[in-house]
This record gives sequence, structure tokens and C-alpha cells, in this order.
Amino acid sequence: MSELHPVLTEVTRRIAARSADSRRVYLERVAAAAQDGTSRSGFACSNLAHGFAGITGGDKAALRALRKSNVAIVSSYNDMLSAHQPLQEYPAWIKDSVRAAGGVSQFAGGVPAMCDGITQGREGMELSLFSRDVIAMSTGVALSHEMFDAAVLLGVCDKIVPGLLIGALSFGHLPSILVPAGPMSSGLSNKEKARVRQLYAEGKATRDELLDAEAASYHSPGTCTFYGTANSNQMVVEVMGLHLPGASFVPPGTGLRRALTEHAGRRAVEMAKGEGYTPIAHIVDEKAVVNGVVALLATGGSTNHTMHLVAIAAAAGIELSWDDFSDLSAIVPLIARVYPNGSADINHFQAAGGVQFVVGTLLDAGLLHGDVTTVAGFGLDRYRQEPVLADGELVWVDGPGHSLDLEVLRPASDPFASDGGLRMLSGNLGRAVIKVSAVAPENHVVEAPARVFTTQEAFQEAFQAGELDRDVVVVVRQQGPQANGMPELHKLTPPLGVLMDRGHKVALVTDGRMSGASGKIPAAIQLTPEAAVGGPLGRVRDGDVLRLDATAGTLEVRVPAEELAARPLVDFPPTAHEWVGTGRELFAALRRTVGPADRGATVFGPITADHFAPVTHH
Ligand SMILES: O=C(O)C(=O)C[C@H](O)[C@H](O)COP(=O)(O)O
Ligand code: SF4
Repeated sequence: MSELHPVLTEVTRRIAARSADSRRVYLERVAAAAQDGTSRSGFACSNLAHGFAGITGGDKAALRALRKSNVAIVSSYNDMLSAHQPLQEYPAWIKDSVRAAGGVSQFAGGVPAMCDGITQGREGMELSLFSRDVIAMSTGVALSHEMFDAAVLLGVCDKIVPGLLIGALSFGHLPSILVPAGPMSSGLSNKEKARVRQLYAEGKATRDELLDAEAASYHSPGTCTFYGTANSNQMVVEVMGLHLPGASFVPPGTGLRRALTEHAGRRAVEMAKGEGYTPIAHIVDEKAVVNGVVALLATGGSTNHTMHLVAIAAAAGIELSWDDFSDLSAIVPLIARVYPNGSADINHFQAAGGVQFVVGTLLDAGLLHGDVTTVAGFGLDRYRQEPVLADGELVWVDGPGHSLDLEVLRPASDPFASDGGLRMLSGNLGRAVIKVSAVAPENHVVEAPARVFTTQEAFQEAFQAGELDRDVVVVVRQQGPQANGMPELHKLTPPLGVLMDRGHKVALVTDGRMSGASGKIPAAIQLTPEAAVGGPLGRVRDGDVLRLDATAGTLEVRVPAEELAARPLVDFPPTAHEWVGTGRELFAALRRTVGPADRGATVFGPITADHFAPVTHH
């Protein structure tokens, strides 16, 4: 095993040190819950009878007699996300494979799933980030029946995998395994899709031409093929050891996908009890969290994970910070070029060597912890292997061991860039995140006068009116978690791209967020503190000179501190948004309780040792 990089060791050490109390208390609770054995063994008869009343056939007797392990299925199937549509048939497959492995299985609950592609730029996007925590709560509702010895979690996209994980970690004593569905086949290239979008933004393409391009890009069941948040999820959770090795990017509708799904059911039974007992709390530890951050950085993954991974870690009693991302990004090389960080898509990535290659080259470079517990057993080395069907049997074979396309995947020893391309910016406006892996080097530093907006629509109108045809730092504020739920502002990318292609220096500064699929515009996002809680972003005015310097890691407004502080907060408290319609009135309580972006923007509050302390009833 290679010598671990000293920064990797140090970051892991300091995470463990700062999390010592909360992690200890979390693990004590997990151990106590595990002591109960199968919770249902302590049920009163009526509770237990209700628990198997809906079952028919032999499974009922097995459950009643507590003879067999009971596997919960939690699914985020719906027809709205192309990535989740294939999940419809998975529960039946899993029930069969669990039964064949000597267990029984119940569909414990469905969880909601939002397609960020459908809601992008629309009011529904203001529910998107909150949907992650709603999914966590819904997963909690499903597992709170306590009938279970293990869980299989079906999900793929942006907020869904983080939500399923956060919920499952509340039942840390349960062995849990994530099951994805895989990407759709490659359609129109992302580059061509982006080109037609910019033409449309300039009025040089018709709506029909745009719709043809979009429909040729997103064309069938399966995950969209850009490296956005959904595919970043698969990468991160596989390297965290929560997927079977190589499960992430096998296409839906294939024999291999079905075999992997069935094997996940078998693994759930094997992990449920006895020698193989593997609670999810023992998989998601400090090393796994660091491995997830490294996988994200090395592949230029979604900026949304600077919130999701913080929230997931917190659910396991682990405190992950933006400084951890920043310090790891400085030593983790960029080894993948997948759109928006290049022109290849996730299928090209898989063909070039996939997750197996990423794990192998990073392990060999001492940039991943190999001594970790996974759903496939102990040790990350097994994730160098890829699944294949040999005479109909699912087996794992050594992956290629080298990149099959150096345009898409590079070894850590000869990367595309020496650092992970995710940077933290700080200065007199607060702290922000920027992903530079998709930004041309000449655009890493932008200094220009600000033009301030509080809605995406106002920005689009100013763009269409030709008011932004110059060097400009576009500020879009009141887009933070407490303002309007922190929507992705990905729709700003095409017009900002037009301005950049006209030769202007352009940047975006916002307390909102972008999509994992956002790319070429230098964007300081997730600015914390947000304007809605009185952050200094609320004091910036049109014409102020802002400087975004991704190289130095700074974000400054060129206004003397005393003058800035003396300015009144503009549009504060946020009243620019009508918070009714499209269900937004249902989320008012979440807007009031949601935490800051640099602590995961969760509604579960900051995670401290008290959070996990046993409740002492007074
Ligand atoms: O990042 C992901 O995985 C996403 O789910 C969706 C993105 O947020 C974009 O909304 C979809 O990309 P576009 O088609 O360019 O709008
Ligand atoms: S990847 Fe994004 S756009 Fe595609 S189905 Fe999933 S949520 Fe929707």
C-alpha cells in the first residue's frame, strides 16, 4: 500500500479530532441500537402483527418467527427523473434475490425525488435543496418501523442520494447499501447542446431548434450524461464504499445492471448479522468522508457536494469543513475531464477506465485511505475491480489499471491539473466556493464593476436589453438558503457565456448555488453569510468594483470597510420573492430553520455532541 500523502493524513486527523465528541456519542447510540438486535424482536404482538399483516406467502411465517433477516427497500422511483425511471422494477428483483439468500424483504417506503433539470430556473427549484432534507426525513419515516435488519436504498440524483444517506445514518446500526440505475446512452454532445443554447440566448436559434437539441441530449431512461451532481453522487458514494465496486455507471436495462441490483440484495442479507455484520455507521467514518471529498476533487465533481458531504458527514457525527475541501483540493490532482470540465461525457469516462481507474491511481498516489470498511468487505483495493457477467455469473475482474483514453482520464502522476479545481474564496463579503476546473485560466481573476440583481429574471431582462455588454461582475443575491431555499442559478450560464464569448471579463457572485453541470463562468457561489441574514453582500451597489481572484483565493468589494459597514442593507429582509405558489408556502418553516451553506444548509441544525446525546427525559 502506498504511503499516504501527509496532507490527507493531517486533514483526516483534524476532522477526527474536532469530531471526537459528536462521533463518540453517535457511535454509542449506534451500539445501543445494535444491542437491541432486531428491534422487532422486542415488539408487542400487535405491533409485530401489523408489521407482517401485509405480507403473503412464506415470508409472513419467516417474519413472524423472526427466523430470517428482513431487508428494507427504500426507493425514490418516479417517472419524472429519467435517472430514476428504471428503479421501478428493482424492488421485485431485490425481493427475489434476498429470498434466495435466505432473507425476507419489505418495501419500507418511497421517498420523493425532484428532477433539477425540469425545475432549473423555475419556481420549483426553490424547493430543491430542501427536498434533500425532506428525503432524509422520508427515509427516516420508512425505517422507523424498526422491522428491519438491513436496508437497500434506491436513488441516483442530486438531492436524493444525500437525502437517503442522511436518513439511513440516523439508523446507523443498520447495514445499508445504495443501488443506482446508471446513465442513459450518449446523445447529442454536451458541447453542441451548450452551443445551441448560446445561439438561442442570442436569438440566433429558434425554440424548435433548441428543443430538438435538448431532446437529442436527454433522450431516454437513465442518468443524464454530464458530470453534474447526480453523477458526482455515484462517484462519491462508490469511493466511500457504499455502492458495489463498479456499480455507478453500468447502464440501465442491461443484464449486468440487473445482476448488480440483485447482488446488492444478497449483500444486504450477508451484512445484516453475524460475522458479516456491517452497519452503515462503520462505513461512513472520517476516512470514508475524506475519500469522498478526494474522489469529488480529483474528478471535478459538483460544487453542491461542498454542502451535501458536509450534511452527510454531520449525520454520522463527523464535522467536515470548507477548509478541509480547500486543503485537500490543493494536493488532489484533477485526473478527469468530463463535461462541463471537458467534452467527454460519463459514458466516455466509464469506457476510459471508470471509477476503477480513479480508485487505483489515487490509491497508488497515497491520496485515498485503503483501510476502510465497504459494502463489499474490508479494503478499498477491491474497488480497483470491475463487475462483468461471465457465463451469466456476476464476477469482478481487475480493471484496466491504466487509462484507455488520456483525453478523458489521466493518472495522478500526470494529471490535467495539479489541483482539484475546487477553491474556497474569502474576503470582505464572507466565504464562497468556486469550481475552476471548467474555467479557462485567463478567467480565474476578474475585477470589474458590479451589477446587482435580486432575481434571475431581472438579470435575464437586463441581458436581453443589452445593459450588460461590458466587463461586469454580476451579483445575484437573496438566493441563499434562508432567502428562497438556495436554488441553482444554472440558467444564468448561457447569457453569461455569450458576454464572455464577446470578449468581456465576466464573473458571477451569489449566495445561491450552481448546478454540478455549470462550468465555464467564474462563479463565486454559496456566499456565506447570505444577504438574507444581513451578510455584507446586501450592502453592495451597482458600480462597486468587485475582484474575484481564484488564484489567491480572495473575493473583495473595493469599498472601504467603514463605508461598507455604514451602508444600509438593501432589500433586507428579503421581500423580493413571492413565497407562495408551486408549493413554496409549504416550506416556510424550513426557510426559517435552515443553516448556512458552509454547514451543509440543512434544516437539522448544527451537529454537535449534544445532537446525539441520549435524551434525558426530565
Ligand atoms: O447536476 C445535475 O446532476 C442535474 O441534475 C441537473 C442540473 O442541475 C441542470 O439543471 C441540468 O442541466 P441542464 O440541462 O444544463 O439544465
Ligand atoms: S441528472 Fe439531473 S436533470 Fe438528469 S434526471 Fe437526474 S436530476 Fe434530472
